[in-house]
Amino acid sequence: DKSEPITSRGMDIFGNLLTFNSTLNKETGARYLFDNTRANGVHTFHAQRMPEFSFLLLNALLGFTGFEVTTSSSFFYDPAAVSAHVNAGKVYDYYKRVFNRDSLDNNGMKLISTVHVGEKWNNAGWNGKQMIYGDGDGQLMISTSGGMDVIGHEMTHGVITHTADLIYEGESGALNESLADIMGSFIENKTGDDLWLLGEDIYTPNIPGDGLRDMKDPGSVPLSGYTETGYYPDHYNDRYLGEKDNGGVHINSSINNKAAHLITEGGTHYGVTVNGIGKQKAEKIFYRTLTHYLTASSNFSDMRQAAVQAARDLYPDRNGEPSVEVQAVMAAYDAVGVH
Ligand SMILES: Cc1cccc(C(=O)O)c1OC(=O)C1CC1
Ligand SMILES: [Ca+2]
Ligand SMILES: [Zn+2]
Repeated sequence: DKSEPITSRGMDIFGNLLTFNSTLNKETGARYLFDNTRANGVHTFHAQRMPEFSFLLLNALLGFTGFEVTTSSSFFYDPAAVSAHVNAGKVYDYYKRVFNRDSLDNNGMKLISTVHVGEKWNNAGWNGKQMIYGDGDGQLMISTSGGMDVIGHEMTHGVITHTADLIYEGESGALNESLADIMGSFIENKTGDDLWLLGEDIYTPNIPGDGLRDMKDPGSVPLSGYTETGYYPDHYNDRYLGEKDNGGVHINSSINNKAAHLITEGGTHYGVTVNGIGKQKAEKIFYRTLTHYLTASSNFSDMRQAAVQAARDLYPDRNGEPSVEVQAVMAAYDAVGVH
């Protein structure tokens, strides 16, 4: 075989000089962003900024994943591709280390990412088969593959596809979005309030400290991105009931996101006090909830019951009393009005 693994270097979108796994074609000397040391490969492509609808069409019809990112030296010159490639490897490593999950399907499936999708596209996504990243317009967003939480979010959409496969609309869609936010944030693993911001590294480069969403204080972020007035809800009674955003999948995810924040850090919300149990326990509860109890049509009430059951499995009742972990889950869903 003419190809062999080789380490290469390159800069990510923030100018960090990184070393990572790639593949060398011994005959031509060309290198590719194919890391064949993880699962059946972490392969990164680019779409040459072709319109996103044409990329998505070619991908759906022909399985087109874009063009190979290559270099004739030991250095890769596409920062968006380097960011996507390195971050995808880190997300693979997280799921393997924390949950012993081998890739998105737990069966070593190849992880395919394509960058430079669309023209100044302020988006990132999971199209059911692979991760895709836009470059942003430079004002609202920069290359979305630069966000560790963004990549964790997109790849968790992939985990969700291969587990509960939550229907991407209405309440099940909001749970899909929320679990992607929760795992993406935990994978990025920042400290303090930054732990709870989504996309902050690639969002509004000229405005510090903001993000697409805020799990700790959802109501601090306006819904302008959905041409709606108002702010993200932090209580079930304030959930969005309109048609936009697939029936509010990003908008209403903030209700479950707030529950996740309370379970992890604790706090008093609408007069309900929750004693937090920390990230290590919270991530186990949410992963077990997703992989053992949620189904495609689960709604918010199902989510509460599933999370309580997952917490009870992991942290059983003591002397007939719910554990502090189970109590935290119950109180958090009480606090956001989900029963
Ligand atoms: C940036 C962006 C735009 C549209 C959809 C998504 C999506 O994947 O739902 C998206 O990615 C995120 O929300 C990441 C977590 C910040
Ligand atoms: Ca973040
Ligand atoms: Zn999403």
